[in-house]
Amino acid sequence: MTSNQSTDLKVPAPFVPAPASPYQGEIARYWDEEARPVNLRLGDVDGLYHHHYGVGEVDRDALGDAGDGEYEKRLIAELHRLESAQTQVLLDHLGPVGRDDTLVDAGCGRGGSMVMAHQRFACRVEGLTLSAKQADFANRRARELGVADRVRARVCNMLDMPFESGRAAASWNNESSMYVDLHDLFAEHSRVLGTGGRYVTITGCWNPRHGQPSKWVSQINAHFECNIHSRREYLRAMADNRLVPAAVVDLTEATLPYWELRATSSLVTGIEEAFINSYRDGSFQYLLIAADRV
Ligand SMILES: C[S@@+](CC[C@H](N)C(=O)[O-])C[C@H]1O[C@@H](n2cnc3c(N)ncnc32)[C@H](O)[C@@H]1O
Ligand SMILES: CC(C)=CCC/C(C)=C/COP(=O)(O)OP(=O)(O)O
Ligand SMILES: [Mg+2]
Repeated sequence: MTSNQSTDLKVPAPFVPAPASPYQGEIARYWDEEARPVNLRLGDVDGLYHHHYGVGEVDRDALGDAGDGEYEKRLIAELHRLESAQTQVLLDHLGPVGRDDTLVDAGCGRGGSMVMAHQRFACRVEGLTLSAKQADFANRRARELGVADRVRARVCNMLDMPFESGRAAASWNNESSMYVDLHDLFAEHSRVLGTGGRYVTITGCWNPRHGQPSKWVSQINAHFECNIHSRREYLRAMADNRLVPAAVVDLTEATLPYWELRATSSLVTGIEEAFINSYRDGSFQYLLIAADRV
């Protein structure tokens, strides 16, 4: 036996299921290859890595008026604080969660929200992502933090979750619902949530009052290879799947300061203008929807 063969036997490759569709394969590749400094540098601030945007007022005092290097460092910390504040708003809407409960983060990215949920509720958190790189990253962070027995990410399609019916006390999509058909998504959340379970999403959606997706929304879709739904589609698909909205919060005004600050940073990616213009012209909205599984 050659040394290569013996290594192969000792370290079996982790099981990665085949993508359920060619599109899901493309999304898995997209997130496997993603390494934008705006996400890594912000995550490095405290070890919580997010792939979502921020809410709340900018703390101008925290930014100060120091010279270039110091100002940029503070700006990055401030953007990260606003992104973590976004997660806290989502967690605020999960309702009471006990330490024996299991929460599901559908489309968990690098796992920042999962760790925050565990830190807040001491509960078990199960995350699902299409990207093996993201799942490895999230599990490594969980190990480093000593919470790997309670926080776990898996490579899995959120339209076919590896949980028995009624297993989850609550579940969420944090900026991950624009990659799937909403009827399929909410049918699956409805299945894994028991009656009385809570579902929360924070998402960008196009405003039906605009008529059709604006050019800015089309630009965001092309940039991320996603398919932004309308607000009406969310509410219809929930109603069709036993998810009754308990709160609909328009976070558009609250996210604009994040975008305006980000547009001045050295970490711009080129998509800032599309978000700012579409939020300002009303064609796009940043929405939180919390729903009861009835
Ligand atoms: C923009 S990131 C959001 C990550 C995370 N929710 C956060 O807030 O940091 C989108 C995530 O959705 C995941 N995703 C997209 N389609 C998915 C699917 N069908 N099943 C599981 N995850 C999916 C991607 O793998 C990626 O992790
Ligand atoms: C609100 C909408 C429409 C979201 C689309 C999904 C998405 C790509 C979110 C942010 O990811 P990211 O943090 O990796 O993006 P960026 O690199 O721009 O920070
Ligand atoms: Mg980001």
